[in-house]
Amino acid sequence: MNIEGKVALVTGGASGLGLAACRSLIEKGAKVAIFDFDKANGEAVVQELEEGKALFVQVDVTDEQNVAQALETLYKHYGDLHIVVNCAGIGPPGKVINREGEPLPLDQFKKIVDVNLFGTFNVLSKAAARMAKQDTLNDDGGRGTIINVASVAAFDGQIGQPAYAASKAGIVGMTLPIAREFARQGIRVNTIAPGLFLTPLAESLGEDVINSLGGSVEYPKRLGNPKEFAQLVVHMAENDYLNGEVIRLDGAIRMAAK
Ligand SMILES: CCCCCCCCCCCCCC(=O)CC(=O)SCCNC(=O)CCNC(=O)[C@H](O)C(C)(C)COP(=O)(O)OP(=O)(O)OC[C@H]1O[C@@H](n2cnc3c(N)ncnc32)[C@H](O)[C@@H]1OP(=O)(O)O
Ligand SMILES: NC(=O)C1=CN([C@@H]2O[C@H](COP(=O)(O)OP(=O)(O)OC[C@H]3O[C@@H](n4cnc5c(N)ncnc54)[C@H](O)[C@@H]3O)[C@@H](O)[C@H]2O)C=CC1
Repeated sequence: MNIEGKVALVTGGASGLGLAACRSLIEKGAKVAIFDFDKANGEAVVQELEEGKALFVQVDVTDEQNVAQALETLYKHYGDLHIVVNCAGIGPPGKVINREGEPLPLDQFKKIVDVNLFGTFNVLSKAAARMAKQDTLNDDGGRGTIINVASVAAFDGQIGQPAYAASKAGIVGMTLPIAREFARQGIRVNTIAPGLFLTPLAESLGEDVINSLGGSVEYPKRLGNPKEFAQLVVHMAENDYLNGEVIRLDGAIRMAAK
């Protein structure tokens, strides 16, 4: 798909990987709608992005009505939607049994799965239902593309990541069945599984964890730059033959137990 002039929805676009994706999509000529929980960051980001190329809507991706209303706002503003990037996510760690021998409260597990997995499904399902009614864009009958964000934790989850890893493994697991279903609508579905990228979320791990994980990257021996994530987002949007795939973007890291 030629991104020039297209409309992209980026959840979690007010920070980190989502913001990097917004910047790169705009550089390629797209317009973006940022759905993010963080109103202050969202409004600030729209001010710094190219004028007229970014819309911010405060959204909780876990809220069905909120997402549906926000899509109405997007369609009123832009008229169409071609690219959906599901970046919104959280990751607070928690072991199954903590040092005091207490089991992880179910609510903590549910919250992470709610935002990361259910929030991703909530947005992609409602967005795709609208996209399916749009005119086709090319000779393949394409109407757009959905790009989800999992994590290497879906495959090499560390101690303390049962909820986070489960939420991301769920995103990996639903990629192919949804791509298979959306073939008739001409909507491609792919997922990126990033390693460790230097963003506010990763910084919350603390310097020791970040340095240890950075040192365990095979090559390049460093954390990923959010621009490198955004490069893959742009490619996934542009490459009409890429569909139903999960791509690790991680410098060949295979995370240790902790
Ligand atoms: C408020 C903080 C917010 C943080 C937010 C973090 C967000 C992270 C999201 C990730 C960002 C996106 C990154 C991504 O998607 C890619 C990745 O996944 S990168 C990998 C990220 N890794 C993690 O998130 C790791 C998470 N785990 C932890 O941080 C720790 O395991 C945890 C804090 C949950 C628990 O640590 P701790 O309590 O120190 O337990 P340890 O198991 O590490 O043990 C340390 C030490 O303590 C003793 N001990 C522990 N449990 C017991 C016990 N039950 N009985 C007795 N003693 C115990 C023991 O001596 C341990 O020492 P060792 O000799 O080292 O075992
Ligand atoms: N930073 C990293 O190393 C990695 C990040 N990821 C994933 O990439 C995605 C983005 O992560 P980062 O950019 O690092 O995090 P970040 O914390 O910088 O950005 C996440 C954004 O999502 C928003 N958000 C959180 N909950 C929301 C909700 N319920 N509704 C709407 N917006 C919400 C936050 O306000 C924030 O702006 C997450 O899904 C994360 O799990 C995956 C692997 C590695």
